[in-house]
Order: sequence, then C-alpha cells, then structure tokens
Amino acid sequence: MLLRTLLCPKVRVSTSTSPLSLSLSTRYFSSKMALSSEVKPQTQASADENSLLNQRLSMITTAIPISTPGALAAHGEKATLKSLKSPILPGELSVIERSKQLAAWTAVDDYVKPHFRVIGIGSGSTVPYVVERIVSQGAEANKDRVYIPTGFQSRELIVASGLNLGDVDQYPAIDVTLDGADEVDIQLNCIKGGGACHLREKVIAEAARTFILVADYRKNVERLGTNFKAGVPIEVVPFAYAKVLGNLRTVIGSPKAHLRMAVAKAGPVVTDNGNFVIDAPFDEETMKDPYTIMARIKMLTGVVEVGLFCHMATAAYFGNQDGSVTVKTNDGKVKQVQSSR
Ligand SMILES: O=C(CO)[C@H](O)[C@H](O)COP(=O)(O)O
Repeated sequence: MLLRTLLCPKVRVSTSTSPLSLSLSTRYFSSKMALSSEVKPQTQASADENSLLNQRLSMITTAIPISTPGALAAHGEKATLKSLKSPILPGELSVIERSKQLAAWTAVDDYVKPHFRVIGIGSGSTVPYVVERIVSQGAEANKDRVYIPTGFQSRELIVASGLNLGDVDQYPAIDVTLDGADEVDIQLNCIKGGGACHLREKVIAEAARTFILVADYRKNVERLGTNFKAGVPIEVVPFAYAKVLGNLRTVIGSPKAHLRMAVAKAGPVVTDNGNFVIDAPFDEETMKDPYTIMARIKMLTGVVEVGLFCHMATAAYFGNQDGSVTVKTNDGKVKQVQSSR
C-alpha cells in the first residue's frame, strides 16, 4: 500500500476484500488457467476442445521459467487478486522514465474503461507503467478482466502483478491494447520491434478494437527513421534469413540490412517465436510512405512480420520533459495535457 501510494500519489487504492480467493498458483499454473468462471473466453469451444486447450496451456505455462520475485511468490504461495502489485520499484525516476510513466498513466486513465474485460499488454520499458496504473485501479476493477501479453516480458509482468493472464487464441477480441513504440510519425504509423516482439505485438494490436501507443517525447517524430536509426525490424524464419537479407539489400533498397546479433549470447537474436530478426534501414524518401515499404517487405517469402504498424493506432501518448503529455489521435488532432498526476 505504501509503495503504491508513493508511486501513484493521486490514486486511491482499494483495500476492500475481494470475494476472489483463488490462489495464483491455481489461477496461472494449473490447467484451469483463464477458463475459470470469472472471465469467459469469447470463442465458443466444446468441452473437449476446452480440455485440449487446457492441456496445451498447462504445458506452455509450466514450461516457462519464472524469474521475477513476484511471479515466484505467485507460483508458490497463496497470493490473491487482493494483493495486486505494482511492477515498478520505488525510487527517483529520471526525466525519460517519468515521461514514459506520464504517457502510460494518462493513456490508461483515458482508455482502460471500467467495463473492459480483455486488455492487451505490449512490450518494452514503457509498458510496466501501463501495468502499474492498471494495478492502481484496484482488485475489484481487475478481478473479472483478463490480460493478453505480447511476449515473455509482458507475460511475466502480468503474472508478477497478480493480474489474470490469457492468450489471444482464447480471447481473439480485445477491448484495448496498449503498447510502446520505437518511433511514431504524424499519421500514427510506427516502428516497433526494437525488443523483437513485433509479431505478437501486431497480432495483439490487430485483435483489439482500439490500439493505443505510449512513449516518451523522443519517439514523437514527423517522419519514421528520424531518431530511430537502427532500421525496420523484420522477423524471418531462420532458414530463409540469408535469402531475405539478399532481397532487402539488392531489390528492396536497404543495402545496410543486417541480422540482429545477440548481446549476451554468441549468435543472432532469437525471438519468442524461435525466429531471427533483420534490421533494415531505409532512406528518408522511402520512410515517407511506410505502408508501401511494409507491404513490399512482407511479400518476401520467409518474412514472418514487419515492424511497421501502419494505420493501426487510434491514439499515441507522449510524455514530455515539462510534465505534460502530447496526445495525438488518428483524426489528425493533437492536444497537450497538463498532467496533475
Ligand atoms: O516494439 C517494442 C518491442 O518489440 C517496444 O514496444 C518498443 O521497442 C518500445 O520500447 P520502449 O518502451 O522500451 O521504448
């Protein structure tokens, strides 16, 4: 409680007891995961299909190593939704971190409505602030909701915070997805995939009725590629990477396209889906029309997904150094919100 009060001074956290007292180990790690009666899947599956799905989910969830202390506690002890936890550690935030937090909090306040039941959670360093603000809505608001992750990191965040976890194959209709971005242009097209999660991110964004971007001021640009120089992230099946690299360099117009290499491992980055990532920088002219280059890259056989998200976002929230938030919407409007948070 003290921690949350420090983090969210203007937020009152409900401490009333929730009738929900299932242990998190039951909720997240048994075959009953996310098929409990609190939140119903939106797909119509037969009892047999549900049981198969349960078995599969059980295999997936027990196979994933749990690294955060919160998740460990959830795995072993009787943590309940009564004890939702902010994923953020206390301490002074830098200007950039504070900007991310302001963007995330404002977006959650505007778009995570009390009646929403299925919510997509993106990846990256801004998204923990999204989860932090969602947690601050309290256990009562969250007990009948299910959260859909875009990868390993957001799955861990959801579990460690004590929120209900689901997957997009059970919940293909999402009320709202909130995600970070590497850069966002004036039409709300964006580059994503700096964290190599863009395949699942695009699926979870596309499954949502509303897709919202949250970022700090450095990501707010007129044209993609202005500050983010690493290039367009492209997920490829491993056996086709050399062929796709050749296509990108000689046909598509990215002579500096290269395979993304891991930092703490010898060899390439391997995505949550077992694929490789190519980063392909393009010139200014090309980046003026991200949809066209996205479509051309996607047509290359061996490409799984392209980290250009075009005409998808409803709004983008950028936290600024002065404590304000710039909100851009897909109708072309831009407003500056002075945060009281
Ligand atoms: O696309 C992503 C991961 O694939 C992230 O959303 C993107 O890299 C932004 O991350 P951050 O919030 O850390 O700047």
